[in-house]
Amino acid sequence: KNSNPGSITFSSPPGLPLIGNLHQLGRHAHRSLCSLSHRYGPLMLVHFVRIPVLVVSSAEMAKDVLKTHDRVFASRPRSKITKKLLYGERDVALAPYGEYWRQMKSVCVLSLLSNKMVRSFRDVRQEEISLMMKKIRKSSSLPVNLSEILISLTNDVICRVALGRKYGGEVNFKELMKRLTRLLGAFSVGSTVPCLRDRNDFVEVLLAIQREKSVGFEIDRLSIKAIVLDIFVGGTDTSYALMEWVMTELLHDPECLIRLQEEVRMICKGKPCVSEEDSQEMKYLKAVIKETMRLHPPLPLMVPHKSTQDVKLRGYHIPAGTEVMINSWAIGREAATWGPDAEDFRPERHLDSSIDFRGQDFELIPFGAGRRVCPAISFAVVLNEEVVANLVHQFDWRLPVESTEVRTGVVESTEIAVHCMFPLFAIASTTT
Ligand code: HEM
Repeated sequence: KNSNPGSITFSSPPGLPLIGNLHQLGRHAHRSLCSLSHRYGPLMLVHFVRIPVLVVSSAEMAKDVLKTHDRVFASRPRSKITKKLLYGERDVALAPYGEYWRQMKSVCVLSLLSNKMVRSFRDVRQEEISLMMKKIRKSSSLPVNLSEILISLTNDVICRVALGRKYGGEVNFKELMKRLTRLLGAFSVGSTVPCLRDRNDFVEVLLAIQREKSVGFEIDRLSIKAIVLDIFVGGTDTSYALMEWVMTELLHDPECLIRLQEEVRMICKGKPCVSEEDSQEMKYLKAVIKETMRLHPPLPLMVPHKSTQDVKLRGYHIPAGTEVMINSWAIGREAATWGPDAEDFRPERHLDSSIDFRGQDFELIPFGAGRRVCPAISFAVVLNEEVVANLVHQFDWRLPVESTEVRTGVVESTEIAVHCMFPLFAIASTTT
């Protein structure tokens, strides 16, 4: 029953008592919600158990939520689990909208993930990429587990950038947090220990902000831990998933792979490695990465938003406290925007298009948009570009025979950050 006269009643898929629409989700929630939206519209209300969730599935509606009413929808749903895991929501990604979140986000944007910081990690990226190349070279034309190699590269880069050193692929989060606690403890002697004083990683920057009170508010150690945890949780899986999808699509599309190799090799003109400056010139590389993010956004349903006051959206009454899921996967495949070949991998479509993924164009929002947009777009994109460019520059790639027959690699996993269901094995041969 519509309790708000003058407003339209939502069309909702019929649910079951108690569980609501949960049973309609299937293994890939973004796909099921996309199919439901074809029937019930791009602004659809579903119920998960008893929680009403507004599902947004078109670029137009996403613009209404993330731009026109950005402030109203800028909070996050709360849960006991995240409260416990994130030191009482003292991180950035899941903190409710308000002064604390605003301050922490500005630390991320201005101090940790600024373009200057991204540039300062150039040596870390280059060293880790060249280690990865050595590993691949050792495979001497046998299939390599590229997924494993990309996971360990991403872990090592994020560890070095966040904590100042790497701890090897096998360390789990609990162990990392223990080490972070020890690292924070070590700071009291940091001013007398040169190796700590010279560090330029996130923990060091956060400790300097704490010490110098340079941002006009106090950051305590729990906040530092919560932010670093965000960076590991939000940064590792997403970045590696994107690299894995890029290589999966390229390996299944040899023509694109060759076109990319031609571009990379022409711009590098015989140099052994691709640098950040080189990759800036690579238009086709950028189109390949954009196309991969369109078809495989690593967080297809982004991070849930929540409204903080009543609002009217296209005639619908949305009460304060409504949870919102934005299906960027569905938006990236809308035929109205992308045409009848929206499901196909075709990087060329971006060469003459101004649509970008930085949050201004709602047709492509793998990083979100508005106040809650991902603060690490440059960080993630620079790393991805350099890794992919080096992989195709230094090696020729092909799939082992058995995986060319069945497109096993193009099946999605069921985790929150969606990567390939099966590890990507590929054969690398050196070009020289
Ligand atoms: C390809 C890689 C990445 C993708 C696709 C991605 C995507 C996203 C998305 C969709 C959101 C939610 C936006 C919203 O709610 O509207 C987000 C938020 C966030 N991301 Fe990323 N991300 C990536 C890499 C990273 C990295 C490397 C870091 C850290 C170093 C990071 C840190 C964060 C943080 C802290 C937030 C929370 C922002 C807030 O709530 O205000 N992300 N990201």
